[in-house]
Amino acid sequence: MAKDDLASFVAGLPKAELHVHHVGSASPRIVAELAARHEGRGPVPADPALLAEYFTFTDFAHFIEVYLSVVDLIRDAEDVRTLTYGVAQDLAAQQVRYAELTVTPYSSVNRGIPAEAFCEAIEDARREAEKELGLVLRWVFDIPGEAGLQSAEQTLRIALDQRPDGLISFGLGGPEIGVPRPQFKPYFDQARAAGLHSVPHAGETTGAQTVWDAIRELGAERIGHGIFAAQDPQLLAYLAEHAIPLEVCPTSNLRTRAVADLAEHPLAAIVAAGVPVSINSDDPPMFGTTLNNEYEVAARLLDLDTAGVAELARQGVRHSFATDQVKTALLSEIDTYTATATA
Ligand SMILES: O=c1[nH]cnc2c1ncn2[C@@H]1O[C@H](CO)[C@@H](O)[C@H]1O
Repeated sequence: MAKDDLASFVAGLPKAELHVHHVGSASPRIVAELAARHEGRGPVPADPALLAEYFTFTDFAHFIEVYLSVVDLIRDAEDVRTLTYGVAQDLAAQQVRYAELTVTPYSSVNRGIPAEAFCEAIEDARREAEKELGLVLRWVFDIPGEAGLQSAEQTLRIALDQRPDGLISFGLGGPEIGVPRPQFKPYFDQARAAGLHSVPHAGETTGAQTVWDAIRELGAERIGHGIFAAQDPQLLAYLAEHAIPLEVCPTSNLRTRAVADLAEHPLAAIVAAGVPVSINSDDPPMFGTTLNNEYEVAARLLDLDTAGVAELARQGVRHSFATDQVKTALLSEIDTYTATATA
């Protein structure tokens, strides 16, 4: 399919996004606004051109360091609300109707924003996004793995004590190297017992073992990234048999150097093994991408026509934790759009 035709088809296609980070989605406009608000707060440049250069990473550890420097710009509840509603606007502009946004409350509470004020701010933006933008936002609260077990404890506390209406899942982000998944089992057990879905990152920068651990120790219902499952045919077969979706973010893996080149990305092998996938943007402005671009990248990697691209969008809906009502409505919208766009 011609590049322009693909781009315009994707741009209008209703979508669900399941793996996208709150701070990681701060656009250059929002970062500039926060950097200006908190003049002199760290190394993040306010100038968009300089910011593009600043968002160039030598490896995954460097990416986390840059990520945390943007977290430092979020100093109060108003910053949280500005960020969250700005992210909602960027999602809605790409015809995203439903998104599960990964939020790391520990990192902001640990910088002095009270948990209650943090949750009120994201909930305020969530309600306004649904009313004004027709976007259904839900929260994943994730543990920043690099901050260890005390951050797991605090993330669980905030999740259970505050329990914002939009909260549906519990995750684990940050580096995998030196941060084994099994240690977080007690926290995932409690989160799941409280009715939260388990969606840890694994197999993003380390091998198949972290994916096995996420499944067996953390009860993962979906895996963040999980691309190194491709190294273990038995694991691929297990994921396919038990229908455990991988939340794949192709450009993220390239920009963090998890893969050296998109041509080497294991997405096609994962799909060929029958493993369910969703296509996601992860930290779009930091990786110089958008969700729409990720659909175009996936279409090229999987050699898809419009019907195939529409099916990617349907998979994102099916693998979400949205209500049946939201799923039915969104699947019907995708069908209607696809029928008219390809007529
Ligand atoms: O691609 C990613 N992999 C792992 N963590 C990520 C990624 N993108 C953003 N984060 C965020 O980095 C934070 C570090 O404190 C984690 O909490 C996670 O939300």
